[in-house]
Amino acid sequence: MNSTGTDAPTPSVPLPEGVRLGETHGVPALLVTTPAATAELLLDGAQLISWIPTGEQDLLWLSPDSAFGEREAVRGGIPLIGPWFGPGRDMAMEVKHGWLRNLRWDLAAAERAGDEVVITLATPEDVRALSATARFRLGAELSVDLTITAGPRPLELEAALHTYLAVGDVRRIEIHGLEGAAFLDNTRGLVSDVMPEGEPLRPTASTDRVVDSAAEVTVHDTKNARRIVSTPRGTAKTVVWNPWDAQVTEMADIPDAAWSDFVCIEPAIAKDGYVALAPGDSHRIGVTYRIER
Ligand SMILES: O=P(O)(O)OC[C@H]1O[C@@H](O)[C@H](O)[C@@H](O)[C@@H]1O
Repeated sequence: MNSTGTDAPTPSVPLPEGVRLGETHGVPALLVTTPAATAELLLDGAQLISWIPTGEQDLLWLSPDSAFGEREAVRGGIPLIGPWFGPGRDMAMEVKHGWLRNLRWDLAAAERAGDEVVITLATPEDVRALSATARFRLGAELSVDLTITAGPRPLELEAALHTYLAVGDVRRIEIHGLEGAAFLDNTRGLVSDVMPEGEPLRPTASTDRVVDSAAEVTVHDTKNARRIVSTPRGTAKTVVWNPWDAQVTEMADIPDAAWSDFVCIEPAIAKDGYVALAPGDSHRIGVTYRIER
């Protein structure tokens, strides 16, 4: 942790015991310490970059080469993606993965219930195309819920919780729960394919799949001897991504040797799983994580 808190900004709402507004990596963040967990939540992108339930290693991977600061896309943790995914459904959007992750969000509420802390961040009022809240329930389990409300125009919404799960070695994981599901393979020009029946996905090469499933996914991390259970809600797809050893060399914010340290499992509404919102209508996507030994 790189927190100082010396010139900490003043919180806009009262903070409960165990939560403070300070700094990490030179940017403002909510810093959580309770008997159940520690966590770091950036105002930039409403991006959770660390959640460590007591006695565990971090759920989340954060690149040591990530950029930080207003409008930067932080590499790791849980980037909030929207209002489109990747280049958008028409493949024409210049800002990849939308702009939610490039906003500095406002602190809207922070509460404590026992050892759990619930923090809500909101998009700034001058953002008019949509409004959004991101709610983080931080305890022995982690829940993240992103609610997006269309502004004055209809919105064909894509969104994702682009979670970077920390794993011991991506070559030694099994991804359970997506067996037999159809997917679009983004390593092969979005060709349609089907996940094998009856066996988990064991990544062996660059993997970039938009899987037609909103099922619970369990990642068996052999090297760390733990299982990560990801339970989504309000989603239609699950994106599975790891760049592997060649694509990573094109990415300035991931050390070449670090590609095996994470896998992205992303609950999403994307491609034909988008949600059409009338002006003022909302949709919520969410996920709960637990770690099992
Ligand atoms: O580099 P970015 O914009 O954060 O995207 C990382 C990856 O995010 C994944 O969700 C996409 O499926 C990949 O195609 C993409 O490469």
